[in-house]
Amino acid sequence: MTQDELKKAAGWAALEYVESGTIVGVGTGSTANHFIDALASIKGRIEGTVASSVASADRLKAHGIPVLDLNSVDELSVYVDGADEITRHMHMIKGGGGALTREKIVAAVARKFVCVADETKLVDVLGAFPLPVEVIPMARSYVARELVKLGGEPVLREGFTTDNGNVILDVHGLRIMEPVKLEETLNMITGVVTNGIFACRAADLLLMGTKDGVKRLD
Ligand SMILES: O=C(CO)[C@H](O)[C@H](O)COP(=O)(O)O
Repeated sequence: MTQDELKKAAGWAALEYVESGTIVGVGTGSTANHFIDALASIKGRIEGTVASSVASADRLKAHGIPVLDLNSVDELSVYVDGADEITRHMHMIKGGGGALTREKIVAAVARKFVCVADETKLVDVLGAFPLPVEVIPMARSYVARELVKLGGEPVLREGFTTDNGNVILDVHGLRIMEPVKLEETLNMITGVVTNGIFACRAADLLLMGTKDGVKRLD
């Protein structure tokens, strides 16, 4: 099976966690796109969705699935999204697609976070994947210097602007032994909007596409 087939299997498996008559939080990326395609097959059973990016909102709308403003929603039954890396503790690095801030916001409102990923995303220690940090543009150089002090090697994601109008610094060279602590530390740097460590609000379960079928870890 190809990596995309494993992503597709995980994305479709998440349908099991969609409760009828509720509003569903939807992530961003190629695995989340498979979930969106799966959601289209039961769109009459849900009240609507909240999207974590313009790209996902566009895909949902193209399927005729209602997309709601998060401010008009009290609670999401579930949030389904991919990850760039995930550990057995359900800590993740996200933001490879640059949607980390909205992903973190939508995830915060959801009762359950279902991560969908292929088996290559499961790691023992986070950090081989460069950690995305969303930064207010005028703070870019200052934040980069602070990240160097913490042992990282920040690289500006060239030619990319987030849906919020900000830039991304991808931080190489980190070996993240204490994800909760580093997530909090990075968010304290003035000018950082948020960072791609999802540990304070980890996933509740992982649906992992493997060559032997979709495995559930929680
Ligand atoms: O965090 C994300 C986007 O900001 C994605 O979930 C992450 O990059 C994984 O993407 P894919 O499913 O395409 O491998």
